[in-house]
Amino acid sequence: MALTNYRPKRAIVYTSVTGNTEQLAEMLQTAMLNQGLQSMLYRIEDFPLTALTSFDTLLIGTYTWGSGEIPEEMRDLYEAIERLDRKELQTAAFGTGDSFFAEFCGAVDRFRDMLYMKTQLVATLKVELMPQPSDSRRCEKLVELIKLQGMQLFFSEDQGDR
Ligand SMILES: Cc1cc2nc3c(=O)[nH]c(=O)nc-3n(C[C@H](O)[C@H](O)[C@H](O)COP(=O)(O)O)c2cc1C
Repeated sequence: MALTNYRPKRAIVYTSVTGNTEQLAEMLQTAMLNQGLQSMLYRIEDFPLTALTSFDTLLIGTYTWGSGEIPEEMRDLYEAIERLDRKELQTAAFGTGDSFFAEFCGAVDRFRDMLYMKTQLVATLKVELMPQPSDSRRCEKLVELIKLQGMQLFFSEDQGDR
């Protein structure tokens, strides 16, 4: 990658039924903006899956269903990333769940395990039900890691070009 005005393409993609994960996704977008990182915010239904390869960073947000299951609407994204197998893709998994259930945020764990194998997984974030104002600090932390690791990726690729 040359030293250019190359702009990484970042997206936050999420699913949410009762609004908890949506709130967390919005908190993350605010944290991204606070740290100067532009990102698109998509509900999974609106995410352009066919353009997956054009993204540099994906933050993936999900609630958990059944017994620790990934919701149906997130499965295509899960499988597409698994097939893509692109280690340069920077990712994070986040979500909300209810610790009443045996597998708290199990869907986040399932995404995490796959993303760790197939992409450059940076961080995960789990929140109990509705995000609280104190969770914004955790969002800021996650974004700090995205930023830091993004710089490392940039410089290592830049070195590789020489
Ligand atoms: C039928 C059902 C099954 C659930 N199973 C789990 C589960 O296994 N683990 C968990 O952490 N939360 C579970 N939850 C809780 C939801 O993941 C949680 O309420 C979440 O915050 C909903 O997110 P949303 O508001 O973005 O839709 C379940 C909820 C329902 C209704």
